[in-house]
Amino acid sequence: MLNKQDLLNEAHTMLSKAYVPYSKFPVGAALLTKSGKLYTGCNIENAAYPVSCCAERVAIFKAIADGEDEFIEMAVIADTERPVPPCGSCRQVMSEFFKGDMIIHLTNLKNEVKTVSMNELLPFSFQPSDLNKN
Ligand SMILES: O=c1ccn([C@H]2C[C@H](O)[C@@H](CO)O2)c(=O)[nH]1
Ligand SMILES: [Zn+2]
Repeated sequence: MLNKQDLLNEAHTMLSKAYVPYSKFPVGAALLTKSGKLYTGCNIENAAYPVSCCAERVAIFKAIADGEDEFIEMAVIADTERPVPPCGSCRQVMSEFFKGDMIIHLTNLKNEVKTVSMNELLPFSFQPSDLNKN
């Protein structure tokens, strides 16, 4: 059974896989499913800058494409002064697939870890249910 430290280690390993010729800012992510499977991600940039994809979304999209839909824990790491805060786009994607009590560990290379729930990361988020007025 994978624990928090395993997740943090897997996310750290992904820093070396990041494709970041433009920002030179590698980010790593690791996502644990309820069934115990691990999906990893790194940021992948593009010469057309906005086409780039963050590490968090790469991990989530890999898992969704593999048929997974129940997640319990995620770790994200970057070389930041404070534990790395996910961008707004990733928070929205996370809120589509993660329950409110999903655990997300944000960390940096100084081993500072800030653990937040999905609800704390993006309160009052636009949800699929908001599309249905009736
Ligand atoms: O939480 C974050 C924040 C940024 N990035 C990426 C996007 C871009 O490739 C680079 C600089 O913003 O870092 C992530 O992958 N995750
Ligand atoms: Zn992002």
